[in-house]
Amino acid sequence: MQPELVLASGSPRRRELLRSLGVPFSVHPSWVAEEVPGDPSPGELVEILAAKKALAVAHTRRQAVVIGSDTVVSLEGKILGKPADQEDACRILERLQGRAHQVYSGIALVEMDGGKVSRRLISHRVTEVMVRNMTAEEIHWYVSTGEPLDKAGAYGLQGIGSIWVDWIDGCYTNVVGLSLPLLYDMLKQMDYPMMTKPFSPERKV
Ligand SMILES: Cc1cn([C@H]2C[C@H](O)[C@@H](COP(=O)(O)OP(=O)(O)OP(=O)(O)O)O2)c(=O)[nH]c1=O
Repeated sequence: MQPELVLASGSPRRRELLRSLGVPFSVHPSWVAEEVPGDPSPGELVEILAAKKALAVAHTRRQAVVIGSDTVVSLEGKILGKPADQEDACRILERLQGRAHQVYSGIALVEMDGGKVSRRLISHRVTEVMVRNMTAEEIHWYVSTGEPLDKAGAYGLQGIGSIWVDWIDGCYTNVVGLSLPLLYDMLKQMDYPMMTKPFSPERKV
């Protein structure tokens, strides 16, 4: 029997993305501090945080494969996470508009066997995103919808934010927080082939 698949995330976007694959899984948010010492690159940062989240939940399991993930935006070398408040969201959008930025999402898989970490896989993908020019009125209205407040880069490509995304270069689901092609490859590498699982898109988690 294959071990339980656990999503170590409180993100409703990640839950929806994983649910769309139809594999059974449970959800256990990790609540780790999203802080990393030193000056990591965006790729290093999302991998470290994804691993931290996955490991925190993995240690509560005896037999499982745990998925951790983290997303940040990088604009001209500067890392932007989730906005602190509405003003911060406006500031971030003012900086993003009219230019391209990169979205980094890391994935960590931690396999637990008999209460011990038996395998670990960590990787990330980068997607380039072009945000169109926004007027001050548009930025304020968009922030007032609340959508930007819990999202890296203060926008949601899958939501109202799509109005201002001109183009993307790379994986769409990577921008929304969990690259499904990458996850698929990593699960395969961990001998967790999804095609042997019953397909159950209606399954409640
Ligand atoms: C750029 C972008 C980010 N996001 C979201 C994905 C993530 O939920 C969030 C980045 O924050 P994260 O810290 O990666 O994740 P989280 O705090 O929401 O959830 P958890 O740590 O429990 O897994 O931004 C979108 O939903 N759409 C987008 O277009």
